[in-house]
Amino acid sequence: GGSSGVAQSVNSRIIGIDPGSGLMKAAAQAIKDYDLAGWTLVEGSGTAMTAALDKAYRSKEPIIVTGWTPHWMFIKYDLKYLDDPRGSFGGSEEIHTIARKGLQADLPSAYAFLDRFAWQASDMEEVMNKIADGAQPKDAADAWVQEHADLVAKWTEGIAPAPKGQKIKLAFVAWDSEIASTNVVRSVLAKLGYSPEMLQVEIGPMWAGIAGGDADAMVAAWLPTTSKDYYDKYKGQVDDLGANLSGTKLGLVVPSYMDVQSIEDLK
Ligand SMILES: C[SH](C)CC(=O)O
Repeated sequence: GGSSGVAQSVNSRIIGIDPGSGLMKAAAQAIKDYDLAGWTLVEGSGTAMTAALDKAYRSKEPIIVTGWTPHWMFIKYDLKYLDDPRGSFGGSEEIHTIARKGLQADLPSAYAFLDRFAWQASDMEEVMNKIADGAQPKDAADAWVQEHADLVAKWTEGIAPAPKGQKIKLAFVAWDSEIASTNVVRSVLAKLGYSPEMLQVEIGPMWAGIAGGDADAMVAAWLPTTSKDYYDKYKGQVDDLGANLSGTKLGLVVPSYMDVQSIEDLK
């Protein structure tokens, strides 16, 4: 049937991202839930996934990737999520801000801002699109902060400036969404007078780094489901400051030119 055609057209491969991510765990679960025998979930990174997508899209080749919202790829390409009737990818979630224990006492101004930091998916997409259009992440974030002075003022009004040159370490995983959000947080912390450092790590070391106090904060906790394993492991050792964004989505994503609608069709 048509589904075997789809499987053959992509060599029964799904192009994934970094292996520890919750998205990859959900994709592996989908392969089980939909009995996708003989399918391979290709491990890599967010960057490798978008490079493979770009290559296939330019030549209108079939491809299936693990995808998420917010993401610039939905602006750049005409894509669609495959329906997930068995719910392997869960529902819409939030991205939480997680700080190390003691941050409020040590860096009260940074903590106060981090506790207030919250924005819309459309805001994050604006930054992601600037980066996708070639801007350096730091410059894209600085420009967005300049363009959204009113929102930034809400995040920072009444907060005392940082002690001169006070360092603060932000951990993040190089997902396009978190490259955008972490750079915006860095930009605002710099406006408050901090000397922010960004530590790019894999998801495990990101959580361990906050729990161990090696990093001060991160804005990359997709909850309640996607980062559940890490949250459950470290929740007693970190400070969950709540959601900074809501309305996410995870799933399998294909170019609209592919004649497939549901994960059910892949068998
Ligand atoms: C790449 S984002 C969906 C977060 C994650 O998968 O853990």
